[in-house]
Amino acid sequence: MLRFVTTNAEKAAEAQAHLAPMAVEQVDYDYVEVQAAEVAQVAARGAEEAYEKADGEGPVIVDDTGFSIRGLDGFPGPYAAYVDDTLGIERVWSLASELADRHAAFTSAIAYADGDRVEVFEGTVEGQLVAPRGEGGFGYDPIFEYEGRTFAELSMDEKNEISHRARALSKLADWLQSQPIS
Ligand SMILES: O=P(O)(O)OP(=O)(O)OP(=O)(O)OC[C@H]1O[C@@H](n2cnc3c(O)ncnc32)[C@H](O)[C@@H]1O
Repeated sequence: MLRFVTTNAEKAAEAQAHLAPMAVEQVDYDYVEVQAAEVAQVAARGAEEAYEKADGEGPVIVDDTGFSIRGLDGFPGPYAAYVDDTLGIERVWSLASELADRHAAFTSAIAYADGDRVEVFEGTVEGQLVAPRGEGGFGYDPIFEYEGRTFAELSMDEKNEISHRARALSKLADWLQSQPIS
């Protein structure tokens, strides 16, 4: 069983679907997100704090996700949550709609901590910004188009075949399998 420390139930649901039959339990705790240029650094520090908070109950993972718009020099990057909360994705789209280059990318950094070590696994997916479409997903999904459909137009299983988070989770799963059983 893996404890996923996140305030975001959708992230935990995606991880549960992707890692099944391994059980994933959401621990709803808001660790401090340090200011850093890379999501990997944010996730690594967050996992250390989350592990301590969980008080030795076993390994934890955290996921920090960034969203980078190439025509805006990578904005909002690791500040994606702040920009979503303040501007909102409709206004992010308004900014992006003025751009010639609408390339965008999600990057998830998943950090694992077990008290002895912290390991970070990253996944990225590239696409295009579009006007919001679709009812599924969360966050930036309605304005992120991949091969003709926005992430909000995909089922969770379809998103889990290609997403940044799924790519990071696959690396985590491979690494967990390679570990000696303690
Ligand atoms: O930090 P925790 O508690 O895990 O939850 P959060 O939702 O604040 O997580 P992040 O800081 O990693 O999220 C950054 C922003 O990116 C959004 N986001 C994260 N993963 C996403 C995904 O798969 N699709 C679309 N938007 C996503 C999310 O809604 C936030 O606005």
